[in-house]
Amino acid sequence: MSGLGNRPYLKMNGIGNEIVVLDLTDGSHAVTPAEARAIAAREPFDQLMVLYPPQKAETDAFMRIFNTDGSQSGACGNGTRCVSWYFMPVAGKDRLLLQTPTSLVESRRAGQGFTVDMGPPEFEWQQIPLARDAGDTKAIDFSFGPVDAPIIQAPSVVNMGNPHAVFWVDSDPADYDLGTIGPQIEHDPLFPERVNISLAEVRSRDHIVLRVWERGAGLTRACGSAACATAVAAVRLGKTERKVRITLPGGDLLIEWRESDGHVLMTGAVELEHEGRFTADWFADAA
Ligand SMILES: N[C@@H](CCC[C@H](N)C(=O)O)C(=O)O
Repeated sequence: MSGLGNRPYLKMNGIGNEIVVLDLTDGSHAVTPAEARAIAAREPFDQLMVLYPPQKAETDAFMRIFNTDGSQSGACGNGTRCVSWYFMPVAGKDRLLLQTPTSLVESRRAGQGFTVDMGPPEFEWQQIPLARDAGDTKAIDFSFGPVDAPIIQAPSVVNMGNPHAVFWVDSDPADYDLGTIGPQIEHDPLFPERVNISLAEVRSRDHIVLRVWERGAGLTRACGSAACATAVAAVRLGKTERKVRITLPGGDLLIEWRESDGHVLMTGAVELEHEGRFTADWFADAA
């Protein structure tokens, strides 16, 4: 019998990235992957953000992030902004320090939205991770499509607390069939923990258009950690400045790869769509 029956939750979005926020800081239950999938079947989400009691003295909560398929991620920028909208008033703070299984993320209010410090990126092939050394992580030895005429190739790979492959394209990313391309690359053996796939078109030194196939969630209208990974990769390749506007199907994010400490900051809006309450029948098959 699931301990989630009759629990309240929030359905939100971060510029169109569909998020469910669940507060379990009373420590009364631990969500399983099967329960996450059961929730997604009734209240569709890209990510389920679950708050638990803090595990470190200086943090405000421990946060687990579930994708639609029940897999877990170490980072979710849009979801962290949604959590901030809910939890800052609960905690009586305008700054939160949240721990995930892979990262510490700090969130602060910023106008009508929030700025999340996603921490520093990682670039070593073992940190992405890749199954083997595939060369310079600014442009690895990987291509998709016919050998003599690849559709996309030479992605930049970055870990933002989760793994990302950013492919640079010369036209609108919407011109590509990412719904077909995405799952094939997501499950490629080069990526032992799978990977989030971005198609990025650089429009100017401070503007990129992005479309994302998310690991464990599929095509989403926005992905914050992908926007961070793309901005960092663009700077590494000399394509943009360190402050860049990323336009996704759901809206814009402002990203800065801060020179002073190498941290990546993301600023954007959030929206509350509705409040809901689980019922026990949602979890009848989630044993
Ligand atoms: N949409 C999120 C990313 C969520 C996790 C990703 N699908 C993964 O599995 O790494 C974001 O806004 O960062």
